[in-house]
Order: sequence, then structure tokens, then C-alpha cells
Amino acid sequence: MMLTESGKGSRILRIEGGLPLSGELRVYPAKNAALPILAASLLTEEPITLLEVPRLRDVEVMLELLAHLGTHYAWEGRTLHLHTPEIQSTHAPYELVGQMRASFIVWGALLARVGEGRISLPGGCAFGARPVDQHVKALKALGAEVVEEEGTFYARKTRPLAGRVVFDLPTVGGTEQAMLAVALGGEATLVQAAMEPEVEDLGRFLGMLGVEVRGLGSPILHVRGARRLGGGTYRIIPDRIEAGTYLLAAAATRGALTLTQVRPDHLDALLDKLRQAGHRVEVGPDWVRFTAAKHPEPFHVEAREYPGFPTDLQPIVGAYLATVPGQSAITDRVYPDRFTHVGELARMGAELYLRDRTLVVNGRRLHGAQVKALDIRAGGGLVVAALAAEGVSEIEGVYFLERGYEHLEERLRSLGARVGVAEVPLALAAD
Ligand SMILES: CC(=O)N[C@H]1[C@@H](OP(=O)(O)OP(=O)(O)OC[C@H]2O[C@@H](n3ccc(=O)[nH]c3=O)[C@H](O)[C@@H]2O)O[C@H](CO)[C@@H](O)[C@@H]1O
Ligand SMILES: C=C(OP(=O)(O)O)C(=O)O
Repeated sequence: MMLTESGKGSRILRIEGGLPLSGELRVYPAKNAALPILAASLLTEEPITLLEVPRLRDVEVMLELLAHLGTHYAWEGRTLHLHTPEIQSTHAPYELVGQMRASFIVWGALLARVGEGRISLPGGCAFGARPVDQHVKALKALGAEVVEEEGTFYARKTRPLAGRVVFDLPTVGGTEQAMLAVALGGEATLVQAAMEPEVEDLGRFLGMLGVEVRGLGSPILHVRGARRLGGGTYRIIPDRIEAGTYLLAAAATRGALTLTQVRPDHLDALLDKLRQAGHRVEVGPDWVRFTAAKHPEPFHVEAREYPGFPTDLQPIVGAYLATVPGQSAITDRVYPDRFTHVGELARMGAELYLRDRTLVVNGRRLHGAQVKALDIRAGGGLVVAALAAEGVSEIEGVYFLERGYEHLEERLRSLGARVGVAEVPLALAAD
């Protein structure tokens, strides 16, 4: 995967660590809720307004894809207006889909709206196998004809899609794909559906358009589409992964942080671990106040589907635990090989090793180093480690951080961190 970000070269994030973070942050809306909702906007010919959309690279990529398929869009500050009077192409090409996995679910939306869709295998963060067999299984179970040829999938329907989908495992994207596929005139019961808050948010958005969705937040969903969908104005849920990243940064630097416009219930698994470690955590309806313990205890983490500990915070909690004296252990039941950050953390002095897909961490004081982010949350982990480390760190792969963290540099600075972005000339940039 290329890390070179522009013709000019590559950017690095330079962090002078060792300062406790302190202050207040308003949590931004969730990338992983915004992306499927953007794909779902293809379902209706009525205008849609999304309030407070994260201005992230992934959102820009999705908008480029939607524009290719026929969507007109306009930003008004952080408000996004979308309108797809008609679909102009049923083909989602590799150049666009290859950049980001979440784009794959426009397939279901195309199938619902115009009866067919052609899409390339998705790209996205590479931290182990990320198959799409459950997406294909769902569409077939609903009655679609699906053909795969050399990494391109073609689906069409000859009658309204309907049926019962029994997923082999809970999949966020697979569940969202099936929800979109039946949203126009179809009907589905989804068994072992994903229960993530982002799936629930998509369900509520579809509800606003006129789709009947029952069972949200449970593993059995009933979705009944309407013959024609409306439009409307929708506000996306706060980003629990962004919120968790900043909390872990405050914990790693033994600082204090108040988060506002957050959903504390979406962070239960993390907040429980932080309390278990001895940190002080207070919550209100839409805020979290965190004060770090000076000498926190280590703990074990097993990342699982929601409401378990999120896999997207697993590399980040690993970075935090690398700063906590004592032994911790981390496993990931969702992506068992999501450990691209481990070698990089070791360069910062972390003592950690993988045994039978368990990461054992012996926490200690870290030191600054030159490291490389190889995916979005590995990058989040390296930022957390660098903030806690003694001395200067330079993190390559700003591209990945920009996929998921809006205004990262400014937000960290507002909390007292010493952070800057520097451009590395092309000759020195990594690829
Ligand atoms: C844009 C977005 O929302 N991304 C999130 C989404 O990814 P994504 O939707 O890709 O993740 P899934 O929930 O589908 O993946 C969960 C598990 O199911 C497996 N699987 C999935 C589909 C399939 O067809 N076959 C299959 O075997 C995956 O390999 C993985 O082991 O949920 C993941 C799990 O919470 C998060 O890490 C990602 O940040
Ligand atoms: C892995 C992530 O995104 P994607 O599924 O798009 O790769 C993420 O948001 O942590």
C-alpha cells in the first residue's frame, strides 16, 4: 500500500510527547455511520440534508463515487445536501471502490433503485482477510442473481427482493448491504445481524425515508421497504471511535479530558476498562469526564462485536497499555490479525509480543521514534503512544489518519499537545 500522498511527497505528523492532555472536546459525527447513510441516499429521488457530516477523506471518496453514480451534492459548512434525481451509472468502478471498503454497499442501493449493480472488490484498510462472501450470500438469499468475474461483482433482480438471511457471523457491512437492497419494495428478516450503533443509525435514517425497520440494536432485524422513498434532514450519531481514541490519549498521558456531544452508552466497554484500571470516569447524558489515575492497573482486552470492546479501538488500547506498567493481553475476535502497529510500537520502546494471536504487552515508559501508520487505527494507536512517549516521534502515513480523524492536529493542540505536520520531499517519501 502506498504511503506517498501527493505529487509533492509525503506528510509526517511530528509529536513531542510527554505532556498530559487536558481540556474539552466536542466529539465529531461518526465516519462509519455517515458512510452507509451516504450510500443509502442513492435510494431516493427526493433531496436529503445531512447535518454535521465529518469532513474526512473517506467521506470525500464516497461523495466522488455517488457523483459518478448520479448524485448532486453541495456542502454548506458541515451540512451536506444530496440529491439523486436519477441513477446515471450502475457501475461502481475499481478506481473509486478500491480506495475504501465502505463503498461496497452502494451495490445494494443500486440493486434496490434500478434493479442492477456492478461493483469491484472493495479496498480499505488491510489488516487481514476481509471477505465479502456474506454480502453475496445475503443478496442471493433475497433472490438476486449474482455473478463474480475477476474481482467484479454483478447483481440483478427480476422481482422485488425478499427473504430470510441467516448470516454466518455478524457483519456490519453485510447487514447494511442487505438493508439497502430491500429498502425499495423488498422485505427481509436478517438473522445474526450486526448490532453496532452505526447499523442502528442507518436503520433510523432509512426509517426517515419511509422504510419500516424493526429490531434495531438486536440480532434479528425486520426490514420492509416502501415502493417510493422520501427525503428529509438527518443528524448522524457521534463517533465512538474518535471519542475512544481521545480518551485513550488522555489516559496514556495521565491527563484529564471532558468529551461533549458524545453517546456514553456507545462507549460502555471502553469506559468499564478505564474504570477497572483505576481512572476516574463520570458520565452524563451526552458527556464524559475523564481524569487519569497516576498509577493505573493493566487489564486484558478481547475485541468483539458490539456491545463488546470495539476492534477499531483495539490497536489504540494496545498503545495505551504499552504505557501501563505490568502485563496486559489483547486478542481480537473480529480481526484476529489486526496488529500492524505492533512492530512500530516496539520502535518506541514498547515491550510486546504476539503469541497464538494474543498480543502480550509489558507496559513501560516509551520513547519517541520514527514510525509508520499502516492503517487508520494503527495510526491512531501510534499517535496515542507518541503523545505519551518521552521525546519526539515522527509518524508517517498521515493519509490513513486523515481517513478517520478530522482536524487531528488542531484538536490535539487544543488539548495542550505539541504536534505539527511536516512535508517530506518526494525523494525521501516512503512507498
Ligand atoms: C466502514 C465501516 O463501518 N467499517 C467498520 C466495519 O467494517 P466491515 O463492515 O467491513 O466489517 P464486518 O463487520 O463486515 O466484519 C466483521 C467480521 O466479519 C468478516 N466478514 C465480513 C463480511 C463478509 O462478507 N465475510 C466475512 O467473513 C470479517 O472478515 C470480520 O472478521 O465494521 C468493522 C467491525 O466492527 C470495523 O472494524 C470497521 O471499521
Ligand atoms: C477499518 C476502518 O475502516 P474501513 O472498514 O473502511 O477499512 C475503521 O474505520 O477503523
